[in-house]
Amino acid sequence: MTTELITGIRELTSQADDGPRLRDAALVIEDGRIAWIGPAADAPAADRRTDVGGRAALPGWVDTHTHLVFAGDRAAEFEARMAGRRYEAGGINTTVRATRAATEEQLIGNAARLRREAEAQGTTFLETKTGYGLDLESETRSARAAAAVADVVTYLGAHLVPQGVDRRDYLDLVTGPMLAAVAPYVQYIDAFCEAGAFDVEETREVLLAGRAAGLGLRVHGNQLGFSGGVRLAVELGAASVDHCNHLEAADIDALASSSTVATLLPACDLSTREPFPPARRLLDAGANIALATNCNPGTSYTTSMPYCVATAVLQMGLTIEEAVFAATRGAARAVGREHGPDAVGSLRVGGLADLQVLDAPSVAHFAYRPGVPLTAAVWRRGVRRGLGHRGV
Ligand SMILES: N=CN[C@@H](CCC(=O)O)C(=O)O
Ligand SMILES: [Zn+2]
Repeated sequence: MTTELITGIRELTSQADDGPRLRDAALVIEDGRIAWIGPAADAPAADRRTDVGGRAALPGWVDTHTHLVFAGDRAAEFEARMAGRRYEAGGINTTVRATRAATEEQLIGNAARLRREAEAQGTTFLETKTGYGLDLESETRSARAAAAVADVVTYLGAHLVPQGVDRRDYLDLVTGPMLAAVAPYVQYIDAFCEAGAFDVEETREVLLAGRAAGLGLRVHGNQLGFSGGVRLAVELGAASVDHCNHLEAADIDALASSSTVATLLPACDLSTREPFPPARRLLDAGANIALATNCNPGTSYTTSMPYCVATAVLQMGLTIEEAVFAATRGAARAVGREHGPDAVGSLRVGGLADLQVLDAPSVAHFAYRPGVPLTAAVWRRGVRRGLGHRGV
């Protein structure tokens, strides 16, 4: 197999156990994996050589919370929100109508466009959800579209009870025929546990049905108030509870003593003008946190992990190192991919060659130069992705 040496790395953030950062480093890629990693001065020969000229390198971003399978736009709702109207779950119905009217090819095309946009900013692993179909046919079509674009898929039939449908009938559909129809395409089940969506007992019913079908659990919890979603997620051993804007001390204690990851969504917090989650208190209490874009047309229409990392540092009190970790290896924990041969979010010998190079000497520049497009090059499974225009 052809080998490629990537050298001239002024700062390599590997997120590996034996030291997260290396100076004046190099790595060798072979057959989609890291074959060697260490000081550039000790680098072995390789078939190809790429000198990144003193730039920084780090694992590709792991974005574990997106809603890319949708159609339409809600800029008008966003504009009204920026003029003072509070976000409400009901806005989801606008996207449901547009998504039901779209073909599977259109849904795949839009999601693939957003995945390419994310990749151009350093994302090499991405989760996405159903949740804008909300009837048997549309959710099944959404699950197929999600599986065609994402690395891991989450079933979010319990996003909202669609207009004109009886709650009990809809819960029976979500936990019965709809779950059976999407099961071949998804790995997790999720529910929006919030006022205007589903209460704690309805969420519990949905998650237990998903667990019985062999799916992992995720929860949209405590986004708009003290919804009980965080405590339920910890009680059921969910992989992740996401949003976490409104936490009581007992929620933080529950997360700190569990393996459930608190996935924070800074771009969504800014777009909905919700208070930021108490990220510093979560970290200081020992909770695992992740950062994700929550890319969706209603509350967070961005694919930019750099924007989320910069916001987590500048407005949520995380250090650069904490924020970059939460967007790489920390996020991998939220999808069970921190360890093992297919681990993501870290660079280690034998691991996947998913990495990004910055047009900057250090990862500090993500927050030091916020809003500036710094991604210079991306490799995914050892294959260079088309970003050569940034001069590397
Ligand atoms: N909160 C619920 N669901 C999505 C977006 C919903 C919407 O489209 O408004 C979210 O994570 O923000
Ligand atoms: Zn979401």
